[in-house]
Amino acid sequence: MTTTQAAPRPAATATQTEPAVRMRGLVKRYGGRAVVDGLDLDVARGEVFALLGPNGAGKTTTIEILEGVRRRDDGEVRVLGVDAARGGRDWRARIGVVSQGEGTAQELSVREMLDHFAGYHATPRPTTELIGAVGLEEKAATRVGRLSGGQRRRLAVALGVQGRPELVFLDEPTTGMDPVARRQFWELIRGLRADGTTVLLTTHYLDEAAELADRVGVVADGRLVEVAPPDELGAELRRLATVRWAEDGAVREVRTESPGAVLRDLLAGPGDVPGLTVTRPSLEDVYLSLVGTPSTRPAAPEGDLR
Ligand SMILES: Nc1ncnc2c1ncn2[C@@H]1O[C@H](COP(=O)(O)OP(=O)(O)OP(=O)(O)O)[C@@H](O)[C@H]1O
Repeated sequence: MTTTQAAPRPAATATQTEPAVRMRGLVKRYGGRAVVDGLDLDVARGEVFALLGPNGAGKTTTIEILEGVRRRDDGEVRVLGVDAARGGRDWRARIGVVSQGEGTAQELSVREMLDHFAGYHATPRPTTELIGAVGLEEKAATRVGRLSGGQRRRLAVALGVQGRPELVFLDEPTTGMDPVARRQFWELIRGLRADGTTVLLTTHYLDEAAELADRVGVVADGRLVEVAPPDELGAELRRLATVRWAEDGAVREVRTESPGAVLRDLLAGPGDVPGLTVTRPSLEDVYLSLVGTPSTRPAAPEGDLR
């Protein structure tokens, strides 16, 4: 008779209980100028975290330091419990990277490329599954050198998650992707999240951050100006609603914390209130305000009462 006994669970080690990413006082300087200027951040295991920020804010530099491919000048950085500047082969095998750069090996087909790199991983995702997950079925036999920019990004994403990493860094993963490919990518990220993979990505698409991220961090001039779940970002700014309506041929506007009361007063009058709208700052308005660019765009209408 055979008896099956559940293997004892290994006791949680320090590295399992630590956040996936931990930065304290991270600094990187070029020519004496700090392009990463004292970042403090924890990314929890299993979290999807998005770094947002204008060009040159320091996002790529930060990610490259976390990946262990760029040296920091100051501060502490632990990734999966290991100092990112000292991570060895085993550590690297636990991390997936999708960088902004393009791959080489232009003469291989998509399938050959994925099959080739599968050999570097202990338990790679099957090539056919990966090709499907990034929507490259019709290009499986096409040489990498002949792919469009967006198709190359899809392949880069497939390569980045091929080794079933515990943590994946994606630097602007959907830049150049068409809207269908972006949504396919979002599904892929949701699948990774469901499997417990930690994801740290950078993006310039606010809708992408809102769709995918548990929390977003806004970086400007090498500093984190706010970290919050996407719908709580800029809570102070979002408290105020703008009520607008037309009166005597002009647009009237009131900014208020209690738009309901303003509406009640307006609607209590004798006639219609033409052009009545209530708006709150969109995520884009909040972002622009956080990174120091005044928003010139009107907020998206919320509860258009016309
Ligand atoms: N090797 C380098 N030498 C000198 N300066 C550099 C180097 N790499 C990056 N920088 C500078 O560091 C700053 C931050 O660059 P980084 O690439 O991290 O920004 P980013 O937030 O990723 O921008 P983007 O959104 O455009 O990708 C920029 O001003 C950039 O010019």
